[in-house]
Amino acid sequence: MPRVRELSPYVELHRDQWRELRRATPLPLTAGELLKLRGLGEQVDLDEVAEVYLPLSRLINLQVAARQRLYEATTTFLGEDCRGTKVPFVIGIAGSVAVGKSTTARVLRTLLARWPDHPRVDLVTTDGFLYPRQELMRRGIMHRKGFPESYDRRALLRFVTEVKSGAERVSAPVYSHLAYDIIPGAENVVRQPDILIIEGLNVLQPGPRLTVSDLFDFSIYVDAHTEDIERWYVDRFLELRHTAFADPASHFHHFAGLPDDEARAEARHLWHTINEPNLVENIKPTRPRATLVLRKDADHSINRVRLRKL
Ligand SMILES: Nc1ncnc2c1ncn2[C@@H]1O[C@H](COP(=O)(O)OP(=O)(O)O)[C@@H](O)[C@H]1O
Ligand SMILES: CC(C)(COP(=O)(O)O)[C@@H](O)C(=O)NCCC(=O)O
Repeated sequence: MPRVRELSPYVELHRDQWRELRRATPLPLTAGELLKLRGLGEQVDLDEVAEVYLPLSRLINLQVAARQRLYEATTTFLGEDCRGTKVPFVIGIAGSVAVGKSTTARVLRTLLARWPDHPRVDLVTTDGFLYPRQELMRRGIMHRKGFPESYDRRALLRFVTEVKSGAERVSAPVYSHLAYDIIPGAENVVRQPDILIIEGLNVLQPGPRLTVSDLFDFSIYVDAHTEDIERWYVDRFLELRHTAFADPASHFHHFAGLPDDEARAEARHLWHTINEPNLVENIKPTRPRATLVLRKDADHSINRVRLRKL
């Protein structure tokens, strides 16, 4: 009798098993380049790139080719000629605030772009699809920033649909952490990439209608214990006082001069009233939907990987 565990659609691998799956994939990144991709407080080093991200880039490379063959099967069925048509492969990256999604997205983008078969990799973060501050206020949801209802989900779905449909030029709005708002008129332009990465808290949300996650060819959930993420959030907040908050233009400039204990209390308040509830109610429940879960330990290192095999 097979054990129930063996019937699971997932396979769990420790880092030392996962790293073997790199096979002969070369490491196309230097320590200097990696430093530029690393977000505030993140620890990723070249060992982690080699042992975690290179096997992942190999898996995605194989899946890009397979997805193209599937697309060709459908066009053959429809009697259409799809020669020369490539459909962008779309990857979603989800996870809590402060878990390190943006570093994962940037490292993956750089590695994937170094494969000769898909050099054009674009990265878009969903914060550009947050409603502008005025609209959030009109809806009375300023304190719900990052919750599913704070995004223009229709615009996000339209954006990804247009990119997948092969549109020559598609643009996304741009969010500024500094202004704590959408930048009027700013655009993030995407022009027929081979791969599009969409990174954001709630990208794996299901919905009653078609949602952006239905258009993903691969998805990643960056995971860690909630208490570790809270600590990373608070530590980053303390650090931001000396960097982003120090800018007089920053929405959070009034926090720049706070002593440690008051800043810590402020960060904890933001965590417990906004980001933790969003993690528990909305983000974490989407984890089973991800193709791949990267599990981080308390020191930020990725030590376990769960892959959906079926
Ligand atoms: N208030 C802020 N001011 C400036 N930069 C910020 C602020 N909050 C977050 N960031 C930066 O924005 C990026 C995304 O952060 P976040 O949404 O928490 O996702 P993650 O930590 O999972 O990448 C990170 O690089 C972070 O350092
Ligand atoms: C901008 C964010 C909603 C994240 O956006 P994402 O790109 O993940 O959709 C988040 O980083 C944020 O600012 N949350 C508000 C609460 C806080 O400042 O911690």
